[in-house]
Order: sequence, then C-alpha cells, then structure tokens
Amino acid sequence: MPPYLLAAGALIVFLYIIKNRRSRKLPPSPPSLPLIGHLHLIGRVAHRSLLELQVRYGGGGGLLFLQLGRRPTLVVSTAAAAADLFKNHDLAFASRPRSVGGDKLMYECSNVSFAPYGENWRRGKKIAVVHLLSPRRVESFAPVRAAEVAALVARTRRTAEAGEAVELRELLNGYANAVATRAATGAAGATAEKLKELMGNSEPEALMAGFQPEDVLPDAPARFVRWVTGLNKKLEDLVESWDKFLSDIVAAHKEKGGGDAEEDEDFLDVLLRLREEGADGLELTDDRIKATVKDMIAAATETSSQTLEWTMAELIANPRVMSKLQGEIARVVSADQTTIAEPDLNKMEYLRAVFKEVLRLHPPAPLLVPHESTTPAVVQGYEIPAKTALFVNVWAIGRDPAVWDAPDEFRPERFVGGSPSVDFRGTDYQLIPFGAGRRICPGINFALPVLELALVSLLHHFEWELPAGVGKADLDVGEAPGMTTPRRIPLVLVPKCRTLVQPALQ
Ligand code: HEM
Repeated sequence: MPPYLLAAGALIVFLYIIKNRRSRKLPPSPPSLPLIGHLHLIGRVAHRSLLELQVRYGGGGGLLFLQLGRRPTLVVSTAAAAADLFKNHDLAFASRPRSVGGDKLMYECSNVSFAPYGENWRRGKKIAVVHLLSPRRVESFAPVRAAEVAALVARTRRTAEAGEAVELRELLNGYANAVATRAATGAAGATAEKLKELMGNSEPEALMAGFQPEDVLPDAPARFVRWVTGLNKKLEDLVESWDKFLSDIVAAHKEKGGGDAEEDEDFLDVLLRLREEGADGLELTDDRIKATVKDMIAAATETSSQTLEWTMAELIANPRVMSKLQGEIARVVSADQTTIAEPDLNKMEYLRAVFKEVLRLHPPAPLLVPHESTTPAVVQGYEIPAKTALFVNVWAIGRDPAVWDAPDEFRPERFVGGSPSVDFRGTDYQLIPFGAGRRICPGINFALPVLELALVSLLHHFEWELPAGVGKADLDVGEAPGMTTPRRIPLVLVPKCRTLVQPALQ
C-alpha cells in the first residue's frame, strides 16, 4: 500500500478517536501527557496519589477518570460514589483486566480472583463459597487454627524468655501462612516450609504490582521489553517452581485417594472429590485445581498477617484501646486458661470493633483487586466506555470526612453500640475492606477467627512494649508500595510473659 494512503488511514483513525473522546462526557481528569497519559502522576503508594488527585482535580461526585498508559481507568474515592457504583453498576464492572502476570502465575487466570467475568468465574466462585469457605468448612479447620496459634504463642514465649525483641511480620506471616497452607493442602512440616519459601519470594508482587510494559506499549513491543529486561525469565522461573510444588501436592493427594470424612478434608481433597462427582458444570482440570489452591493460599496469607501487624501497631500507639481490649479479654478468659475457646470470641464486642477500625484505616487491598467494565455504563451522568479499569479506593473511602467523624483517629468505639452497627460485609459502603457486590471476598468467615484467635492469644499471654529507644512517634511509618499495603517498616516489639502456662502444641 502506498505510504500516503497509510498516513491518511492513520489520520482518519486518530481523528475518529479524538472525536469520540471529545463527544463522550467523561468524569473529571487531570492534564495528561502523550502516550503515558496520567501514569507519571501515580507515586509509589498508589492509593495516596489517587486521593491527592481526587482532591485536586475530582469533582464532588467522588469520580476521577485517568488514562493510565493504554488503560482508561475510573477511580472511585468516596463512600457515596462507591454506593452508587455497587448498587447500580456492579454487573457492568464485574470483570478483571487481564495481565501477563495473572495469565502466567494463575494458569490463564483460571483462579477465582483474576478470572474474567463469565460462566467459569461464576462456577469457580460458587465452589469457593459453597464448598471451600462455607461456615461448616471453616469450623472444621478449628483444630488447625488451635495448633497454629499454639505454635505462635510458643515461638513468642521463647523470644520473651530470652528477653529479645520480635519482628511481628515474620511471626504473623508464618502463622497466617501455616493456617492457609494446612487448610488448603493439609501440608505441614517440610512441604509447608517450601510453600513459605515460595510465598516469601517477593517476585510475584514485583512482577504483578505496579505498572507493566503492556500498560504503555502494544503487545509485541511489550513482549520485547519483557524479554530484554529479563522480566520474562523471572516470571517463567517462578511459574515453574510453583507448578512443580503444586503438581507434587496434587499427585500426593491423588495417591492417597479420597475417602476422608468430609469434615477432615482440605481444599484439595474437596476439589478432587468435586471433580469425581462432576462439579456444578465446571471442568476441574488439574490446572484449575492448582490455580484455585494457590489463589486461596495467596489471598489468605498477606491480607491476614498485614491486618494483624497493623493491629498490634495501632494498639501500641493507643494504650487506652490496648488496655480496654485486654480488660475485655480478661473478663472472658480466666488468667490461668492456656487456650482460647473460639466460641468465647463471640463474647468480645470490642475485639470485633478493633478489627473494623484497623481495616477502615489499613485495608490490605487499598484499591481492591482492579475491576474492568465489560459494557459501556452511565455513572452519575458520565459515559464510561467498556473495557475501563476500575479502582475503588477503599483506603480513601475509610477516611472520607463526609461519613467518618475524626477520620484519622483510631477509635474503635465508633463501631460499638449503634443499631445496626456498621459492618464490613459489603452493604455499608463506607467500610468495604473486603469489597462489595459480585466480586466481594468469599474468605471473610475464614479470616475472622484466624485474626481474632491470634490477637486474643497474643494479648492474653503477653504484654507488649516498644524496644528501648523507639518512641510512639516512630510507629507512624505509612505503607510500602504494592498490591497489598504492609507497613513500610516492619514492626518490632518486645513481648513479656503474662502467663506461665504453655498451650499444648499439636
Ligand atoms: C483480612 C483478610 C482479607 C481481606 C481484607 C480480603 C480482601 C479482599 C478484597 C479487597 C478482595 C477483592 C474484592 C474486589 O475485587 O472487589 C478479595 C477477593 C478475594 N478474596 Fe479476600 N480478603 C481477605 C482474606 C481472604 C481469605 C482468608 C480468603 C480465602 C481463604 C480470601 C479469598 C479471596 C478470593 C478467592 C477473592 C476473589 C473474589 C472474586 O474475584 O470474585 N480472602 N479479598
């Protein structure tokens, strides 16, 4: 084709795109640059940058429209805008943007978290809700939680007796990971250690978080950049190690065969049994089973351990809240009691309020997991095109001054009393650390006893202090960048034994 025809064709396409963009009514947007759009405006901690942009450029409707490289993106930053979105447009935005990392690390996105909206996601999610994370199944893992919390207390006691300080992140991550791993695969000992090593590898975060070559470049040059920078190789290596690990566990489960009583099954047993039974129309291939198991472990570990780390930091920074919570625990658990009975957790109203307040201020997924629209939608009168990514800034929503009194203060009392009190299960849009609507987290019932049992045990058995020379002012450190938001600097505290007895290790 002659070059002048090519040039004319390109010009027509360009003018068409410009015309379409101009004629469409989009939400407010900051000035942008060619090619990268607004990418340069996003700092290392994305949810903070997005709130700053909202304050500076967004209108009163809590919406902002950004062009992040090639990706049109809608950002929702207020409780009112989130309520409108989840009540009226949930279906339109129920998909996920595809990513190279998600495709490779999660077997073509055949896990629940990254699956595009459609029949496979619907059936996979149903399996998660009905078979893996139902209240009855969660209850069946009580012995796993009891054993792992006993190990957590034993580890802490050794540190306390040696008069040493402990890095909470490592301790809590080990605990959360052990519970998730045992529930998902039954693995303990060496297998669990290997899994911890794979999880501890920070590469998946680095390879999937932040902006990727595909965000700016068309597919072919993006692949070239991945190849030249070694990103591809790192990703392939990681995929291979994970796959070998998961394949070995699946093989071991197949060899063992089914036949466990249902209450003794781990997730992998359940998935293999459902395959035998012809589960709900979803073809449970080995890859899908591996993706599901990996999804559950990944979704359960960082979220829970980060929440616990932030909780301990807030309690140390707020001694009034710490002593009130210790008082509540002392009223329910007698001083010589070695283990905490899970039903007793339901008697601790303030405990639940503390976790709500921590998740309001420090949601582990501050922008949820990105959604994507599958159809055009008119939101607050703005015309949002199909294939627009959606970030719901739950970190900003938790601090929205229109709905929260003194939003930056750590005050669990705001959740005590009140009828009905604000909950985090996806219907009170000012508090949605687990998301809302179709994509809401199915793991809330799994997460709560894991969090509550650990915190109550750590406060029942130990007093906690800052190491010598560290002041409360040093606790305010902000978040590290990434898809989840651990503290930028790990929390280090000194435990002192309050009880002499050691809970039985199982
Ligand atoms: C403190 C603990 C947790 C928090 C704060 C949390 C938060 C979230 C959030 C924000 C999402 C995304 C919602 C959205 O995109 O709209 C999500 C999705 C998900 N979570 Fe959790 N989560 C936690 C624990 C767990 C646990 C323990 C499990 C499983 C054992 C789990 C499994 C999942 C799955 C499978 C999804 C994907 C749902 C979908 O795409 O439909 N999560 N979680």
